[in-house]
Amino acid sequence: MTAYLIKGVSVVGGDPTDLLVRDGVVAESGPGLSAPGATVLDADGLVALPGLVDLHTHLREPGREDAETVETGSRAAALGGYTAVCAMANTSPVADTAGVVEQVWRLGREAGLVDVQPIGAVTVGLAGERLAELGAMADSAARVRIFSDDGHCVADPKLMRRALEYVKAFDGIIAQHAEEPRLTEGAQMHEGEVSTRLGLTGWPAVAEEAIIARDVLLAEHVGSRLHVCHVSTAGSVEVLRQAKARGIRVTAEVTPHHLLLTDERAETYDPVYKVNPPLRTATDIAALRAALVEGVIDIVATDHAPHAVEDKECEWAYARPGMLGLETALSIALDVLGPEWDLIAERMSRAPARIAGLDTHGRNPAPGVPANLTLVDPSARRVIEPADLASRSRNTPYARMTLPGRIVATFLRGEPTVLDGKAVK
Ligand SMILES: NC(=O)N[C@@H](CC(=O)O)C(=O)O
Ligand SMILES: [Zn+2]
Ligand SMILES: [Zn+2]
Repeated sequence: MTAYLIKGVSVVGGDPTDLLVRDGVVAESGPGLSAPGATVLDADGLVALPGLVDLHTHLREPGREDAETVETGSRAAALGGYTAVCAMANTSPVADTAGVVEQVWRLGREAGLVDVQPIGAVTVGLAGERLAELGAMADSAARVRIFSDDGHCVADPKLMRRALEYVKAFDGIIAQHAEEPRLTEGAQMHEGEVSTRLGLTGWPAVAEEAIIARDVLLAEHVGSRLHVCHVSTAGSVEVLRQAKARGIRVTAEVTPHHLLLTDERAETYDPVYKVNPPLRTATDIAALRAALVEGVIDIVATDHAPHAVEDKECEWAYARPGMLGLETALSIALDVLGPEWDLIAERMSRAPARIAGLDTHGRNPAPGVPANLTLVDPSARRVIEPADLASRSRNTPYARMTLPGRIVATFLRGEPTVLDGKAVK
């Protein structure tokens, strides 16, 4: 196994130092290290972060390998600075059995570019009718701890309660896609001034907020852990703030796109901007940013949602919702938060690793720590070219935008997955 001597790097924003990566761990750190035989990486001006951890990724395998595979999604993740991703269950077949989650987990191991941690479905076939085999998925080789019907809301309150009760036995989490389905029938975009002007059916903020309010109370009642996916409204932030103040065990994520893009994008009628929950208003964005800084929102999660060309390049009403995220998330975080490295490391690596229970991830690079880390060039600026992305799909909302920051290298257990900004396999 090759050793790597990373010279002159700022670890999470600190003074320049050297890191020696050997035998899967950070073996030594300190200025002026030497290590005969090690490959030297000049990291002058670069920042080392703990490898990013994504709690919300759609890898599309099995079933839609034309949109993404575990391998292509893993490569996109590594290029985005990630060392672990949690793969959502809305595949075909749905990841609602031990067999399917083990298949995804094994494909992740074979690709070897990031750790792929499968998420299991809450209900059989995501149909919202009866609980899936949660215990069998937890006991499987994939050791599932997070369950979600993402793409669908677990709308039935009794089923939601039973799911929360069930996973409590092994400290599992239910990750909810908060969308009251009766309030979003036929919805095409955020309900507000822009939807009225465009004549498109609206997806009101209350459809999200009502479910979050219900679920935090259910989580309090049964004493279980709830995670709220892709929080998108100022009202949701207020519900979460109150729940946390009451000591309810709830965590929440926001996506990069909900931190940056508004519903005005729909004026273009370009379905690349169609997503669930929909892009909201500038007021919502301001509340989400403040909540992320404050910690009312715990993490940034990408909701990387690749879609094939025929599912996106069509009329708005027929297009599938969802956008790519893995290869641009750090740049958006840098743009939105500025070079607040400790905050970025906390919200994009340490906190998501803690929530998911991935204990070899989410640790600042230091002697003895598993070498899951990424090197960022904060001064680089790059123009996003969809054709250059490693994802098999092209539905990025940032096409031709100039974004700050570039991932120079990523290491998974001491082995580079990205070097010189390129995937090594
Ligand atoms: N976010 C989306 O708009 N789409 C996701 C599902 C989801 O996250 O709800 C997808 O699977 O495509
Ligand atoms: Zn969702
Ligand atoms: Zn999703």
